[in-house]
Amino acid sequence: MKSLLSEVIFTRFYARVAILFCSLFAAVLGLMGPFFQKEFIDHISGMQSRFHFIQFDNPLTYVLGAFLCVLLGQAFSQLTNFLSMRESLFMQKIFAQRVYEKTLNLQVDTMSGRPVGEIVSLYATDVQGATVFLDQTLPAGCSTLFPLILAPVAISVLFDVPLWPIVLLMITIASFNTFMAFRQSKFFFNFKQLAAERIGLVNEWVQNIRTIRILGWTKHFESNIFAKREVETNNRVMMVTNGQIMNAISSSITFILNVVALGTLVFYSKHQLTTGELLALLWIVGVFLTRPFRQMPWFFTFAFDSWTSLKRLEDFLSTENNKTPALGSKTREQKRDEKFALQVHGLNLVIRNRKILDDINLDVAHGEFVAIVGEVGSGKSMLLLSLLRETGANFNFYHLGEKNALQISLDDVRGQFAYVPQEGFIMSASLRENVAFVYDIDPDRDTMVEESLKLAQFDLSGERVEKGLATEIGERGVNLSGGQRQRVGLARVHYHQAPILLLDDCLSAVDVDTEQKLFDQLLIGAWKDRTRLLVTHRLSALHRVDRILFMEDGRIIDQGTFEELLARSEKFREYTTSVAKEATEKNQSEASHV
Ligand SMILES: Nc1ncnc2c1ncn2[C@@H]1O[C@H](COP(=O)(O)OP(=O)(O)OP(=O)(O)O)[C@@H](O)[C@H]1O
Repeated sequence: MKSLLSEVIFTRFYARVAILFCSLFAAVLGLMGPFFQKEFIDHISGMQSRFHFIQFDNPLTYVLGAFLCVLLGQAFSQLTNFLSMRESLFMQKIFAQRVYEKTLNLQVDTMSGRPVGEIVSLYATDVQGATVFLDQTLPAGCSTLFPLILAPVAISVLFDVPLWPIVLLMITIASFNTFMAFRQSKFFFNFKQLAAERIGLVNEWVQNIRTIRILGWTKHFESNIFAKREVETNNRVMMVTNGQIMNAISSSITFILNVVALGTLVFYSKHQLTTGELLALLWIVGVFLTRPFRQMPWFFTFAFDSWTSLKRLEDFLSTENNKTPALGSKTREQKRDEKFALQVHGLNLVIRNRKILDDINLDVAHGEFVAIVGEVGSGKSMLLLSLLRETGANFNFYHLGEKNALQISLDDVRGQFAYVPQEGFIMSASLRENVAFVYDIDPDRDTMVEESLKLAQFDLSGERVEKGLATEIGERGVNLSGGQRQRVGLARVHYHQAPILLLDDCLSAVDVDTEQKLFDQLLIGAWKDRTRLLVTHRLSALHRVDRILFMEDGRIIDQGTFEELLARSEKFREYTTSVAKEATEKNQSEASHV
């Protein structure tokens, strides 16, 4: 990958060069002011200077010249800032876009190691931080560097004194500033890292705040956040102290510089100074060099700070999706068979060296209804996500009808499926938009939306959605119950009419009556001709499907109808007994709460 720093420097290189030139002009013009000033004072005081910069008959011309130099110097300085800011915003747009695309394309099994806070802080601080190179470092660098190079040369030309005392002082100050700025950048880095961790923690806290309160974890969470805050505050105190030292030193530099410049003149100048020369000298060291010296530590700080943001972005952008290597499958080569809607052979998924799915082979006929069952963590959800190509699973063979799913685009693969995730998914939008999954949907489609909700047992008159389809739901609207969310998810599936339905435990939050109705009217009713894969822990569902896949530790260890599995598999009998026991216990505990 091309380094981001080189992109920051070389993208629209002509604009970077323009910034350099503007800054150089600003420095040269800034230095020319004192020369005009010197000539003016020498002229009106009638003193004879050894060195003449420019000669005019009318002394006011010098004043005009000095004024123009200062004015133009300021104009070029402002232009430098404007161009730097414009370039910085341009690069921010590019980086933000790239972070967005990366976030979008990271698969579920790669994302799980990255806390939300880390990604939020990439957007919120590092995208801006990375371009500080352009809006701060580059202009600050130029307006520091050029004056620092030009001023000693000007002094030695004007006063015929050796350069070394001032240069030595400048090198000493620059070294000290570099050291202080390096320290500062480490504090900055920690500051960002700690803020990212805190955002992650606060995010988790806000999302679960009620549950945390109910479970009595508030104190634990508070002390966790306070501890983080304490570390952050300590870092901040050190950062501010270091910054104050840097400021104090750069404020006193002008004085030291004046002393050194005047001392050099007293000890090394070979001729008598004119008033104009003396004023010019004081202007150069007292005014012209003040800003660059004040800026110098911040130039280094911004440079280091920007560097850390660039590294953090680079690290994120270079994240590779988890990829399972091709493992020698135990199955023979497969051919496409027209009767199947979905054919998978030799599906393996390894995440961080852990085998999550192990040599899955699955043929599902057009219109077949398949249930996937197994203990918690046996790989049911990961199997569905792998079919959607949302994980780094490796397949020997994967066909969706006549399409080779390994050769078509991800959008094409996902276009074959409708998917209901385990926890349901609701956007902050109207009920209508949540079913159709389109913003500003044409009200002509309302009949279809209403029909989908009806089949999904979402009764518009009885579900407290007062504005009907226009009711805002989700975080910014009416909060839906788990069961309502699942039913909206099912209505969405119906509305979209995709050929294969992947339903991940989508009945877990509905009551038995509703489950029956959903089965009758939707799962084996309206959807009877569609291919369906249902992950479930409900035993009642198992009588009504065509086939059951029984999973254990990432493998399909048996398959058949409910009766067949009960008859032949000891493990399946144990599984159904434990699920039934769990359901009874749950019912009893719910009853005791009533
Ligand atoms: N995003 C992820 N990144 C890494 N590992 C994951 C991820 N999601 C699940 N796993 C792991 O994959 C394994 C299978 O998880 P999966 O969610 O498929 O189980 P499941 O059978 O659906 O369980 P449940 O019945 O609780 O839904 C588990 O060991 C889990 O820790």
